[in-house]
Amino acid sequence: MSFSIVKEIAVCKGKLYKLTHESSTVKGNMNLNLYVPSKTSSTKIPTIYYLSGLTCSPDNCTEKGFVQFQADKYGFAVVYPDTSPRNVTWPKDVNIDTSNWALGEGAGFYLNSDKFENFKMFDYICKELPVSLNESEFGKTIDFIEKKSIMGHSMGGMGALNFYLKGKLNEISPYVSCSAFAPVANPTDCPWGVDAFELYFEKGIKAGEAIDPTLIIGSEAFKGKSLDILITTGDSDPFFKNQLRTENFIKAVEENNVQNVTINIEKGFDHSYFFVSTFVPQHCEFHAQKLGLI
Ligand SMILES: N[C@@H](CCC(=O)N[C@@H](CS)C(=O)NCC(=O)O)C(=O)O
Repeated sequence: MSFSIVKEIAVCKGKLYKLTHESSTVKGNMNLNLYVPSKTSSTKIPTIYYLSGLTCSPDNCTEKGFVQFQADKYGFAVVYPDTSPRNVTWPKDVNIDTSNWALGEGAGFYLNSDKFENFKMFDYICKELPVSLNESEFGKTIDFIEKKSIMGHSMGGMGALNFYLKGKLNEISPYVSCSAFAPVANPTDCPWGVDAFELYFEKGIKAGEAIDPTLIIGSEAFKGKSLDILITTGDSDPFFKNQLRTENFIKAVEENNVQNVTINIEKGFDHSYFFVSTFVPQHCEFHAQKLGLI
């Protein structure tokens, strides 16, 4: 599936491509941003996928995350996908509150809905997008499929953890490392997750259990396993207590004796891109190390 370049913008030392393409997975047009770093390499340039949170388009992190400086420093490409299909036509019998920014457009929760054919963000991100990007030309040899890591914010942090953990279970093509800013860590136990699962799945929360990072990391398959995960959450995040459930994730990691999962609760930080951008350098250094760039 080919991409149209909507805009090519000089950013830092590299190039930002604003792209659009027709997705066969979500059955509609999808926008995304791609940053190609300045670094030249004899080997393929690795990729970090950045999954955004509720209400975001590909532009939020592109404009406010300052990831591009790090991409130049270490030599990785960055893919910023959208957070849901767009211009969705809801079936008449679906009673969706379109004023609720935590459901529907901008709130795809990186899952495969069994109720709405467009809401297949899981397959879109981990299957269609890497393959499509790999078939395209962006001036440099980039590895979108094998040498890849993933990071995300809030709902996107939940997505990043899920993709990474599913990769470890060999259910999908694996990611080298995973990091998350203020992830929605236990979605079956918070209002955002419960509402989303009730909307997107026939079996509601029960089906959501399969994509709940706390339940997955706490499962038998991860007992005593060593992973490459870094999580940062601010203790002044207004969603900390009610939505993120960081403490449940920590408990699952500890009780299951999972190794090399670093979780930093940072004093005074909120949920915004002031928080995200503050810790972007640290997260990128972590990924660069795991990707063998330093
Ligand atoms: N009031 C916020 C609530 C949603 C929110 O905080 N979203 C986070 C992710 S969960 C975000 O990244 N918002 C966009 C931004 O800060 O640029 C909004 O409508 O943007």
